[in-house]
Amino acid sequence: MIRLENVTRVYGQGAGAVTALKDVNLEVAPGSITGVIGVSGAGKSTLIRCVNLLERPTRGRVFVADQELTALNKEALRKARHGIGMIFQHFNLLESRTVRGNIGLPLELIGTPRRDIDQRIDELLELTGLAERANAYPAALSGGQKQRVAIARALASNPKALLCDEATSALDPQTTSAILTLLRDINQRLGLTILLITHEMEVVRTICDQVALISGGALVETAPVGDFFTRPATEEGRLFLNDFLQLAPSNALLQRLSDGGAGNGVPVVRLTFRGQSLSSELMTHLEQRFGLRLHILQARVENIQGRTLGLMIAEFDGDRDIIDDAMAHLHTLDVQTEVLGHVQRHD
Ligand SMILES: Nc1ncnc2c1ncn2[C@@H]1O[C@H](COP(=O)(O)OP(=O)(O)OP(=O)(O)O)[C@@H](O)[C@H]1O
Repeated sequence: MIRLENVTRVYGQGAGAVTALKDVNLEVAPGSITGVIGVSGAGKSTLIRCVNLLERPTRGRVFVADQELTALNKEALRKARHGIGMIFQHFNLLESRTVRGNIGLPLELIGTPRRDIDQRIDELLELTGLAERANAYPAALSGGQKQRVAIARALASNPKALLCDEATSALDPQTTSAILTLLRDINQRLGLTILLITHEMEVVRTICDQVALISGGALVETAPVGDFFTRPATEEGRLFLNDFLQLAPSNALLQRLSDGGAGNGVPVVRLTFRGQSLSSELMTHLEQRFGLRLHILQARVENIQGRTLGLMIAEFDGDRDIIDDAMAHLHTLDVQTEVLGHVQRHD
């Protein structure tokens, strides 16, 4: 439904030029929700604005619903944009218009007959749960209600795709959750394809089917959400995930790691495992089979879209051969291991 081919966007020229997007290839399947995630300045806004050509790529091609937008003239592009809705972090409503007036605006601009506009507004008020606020002005609405109006307005011309630019970043967690539920609902009911950008992994985890990680303008990893959260393919992906899951070593552990235990030290290992292999079973197994002494330092279990993800940091205390054998065995069980460093052996 949405396809970016080798999209590059450079701002400015000469020595001051900034390459905000580098050769980005991205495909969003019809009816799916894709989340583009990345740190501030990674290029997320530029990417999403390139989809409807609010930002024109310096190089590369953009397709939406099998139409190459980058090949269209001004008039054809204006028409094509009716098929692409967009919502923003700060809602961008007209303060001088009521909820009804805001929702109907895109249809007025394309000359839709008044009766059809009113009927469409009624449908959208119903869909977004705003019927009782129809005649209110934006100033009287909460943030969540304003975003609902923006969603209704974006859907007015029956778009096939919806672009969401940090749509929940200005909202509190409870309102965020309600707006994400609404987006998932319209995705399913209308078969709407959604591309969103966010710096919040929770948003991706809650509603996305696919995640695309952008770093320094390049798309470094694209994967189904369940795969990304349980097995990121890149170092950037792992760092992002560790930040989110907060299974970074605690400060106390970092101090012990920096004091080190080289020579006589015990490895500290971060384990990531999927499925039903719960931490206690895994530990018992390693202790019984290899005679390894394990000290669990940090652990948690997460449920990501119905899949279990276990994370643990543990000291592996035993002879080097035993540790190597245990690590090899863990890999056969599809448990990822990462040696974070060494600490002094317990006496
Ligand atoms: N109009 C512009 N002129 C010059 N440089 C720009 C412009 N817009 C963005 N940039 C630069 O391009 C890079 C990518 O910016 P972009 O806003 O796309 O990132 P982002 O991931 O959306 O960041 P944030 O989450 O902070 O909005 C940054 O280095 C930014 O400074």
